[in-house]
Amino acid sequence: MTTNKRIVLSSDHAAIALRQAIAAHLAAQDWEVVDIGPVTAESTHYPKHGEAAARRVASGDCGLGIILCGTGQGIMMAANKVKGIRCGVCSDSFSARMIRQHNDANMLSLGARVVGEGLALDIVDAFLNAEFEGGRHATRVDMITEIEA
Ligand SMILES: O=C(CO)[C@H](O)[C@H](O)COP(=O)(O)O
Repeated sequence: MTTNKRIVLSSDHAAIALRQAIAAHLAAQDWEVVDIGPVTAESTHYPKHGEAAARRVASGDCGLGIILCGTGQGIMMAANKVKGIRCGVCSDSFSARMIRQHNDANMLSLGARVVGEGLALDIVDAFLNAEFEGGRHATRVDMITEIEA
């Protein structure tokens, strides 16, 4: 479990409402939410929002991050270009738990045009309440990190 309870949120225009619902959900728990926007539904470009959130996590400013776009796919691709980021798109709670337990994911991506709010909040909770198991999984995560070197 991360000891850094600051979590960064970002999205593109397709996911403003869901991102804000997630922010409220996390604020009601013991997370310090760093919501870096955008705040309006004006059309924007997901790569810059994915990168901005990923840099907050990669720098250690935030322990974890949640990013969203229409499908969750494009913003995930952008975030994963930042060194040190392991981000997965999840549309189910099992996968959200497993990307923490097995892959030590430090970011979660969601598709606001894919999942409804209730499922999205359940996915978020599954992600945040899971812990990396280490062991054989650490060997494999280290192999991912070596690809970056
Ligand atoms: O899901 C996305 C990227 O993976 C974007 O949210 C989506 O492509 C935006 O589309 P549009 O500009 O038509 O709203």
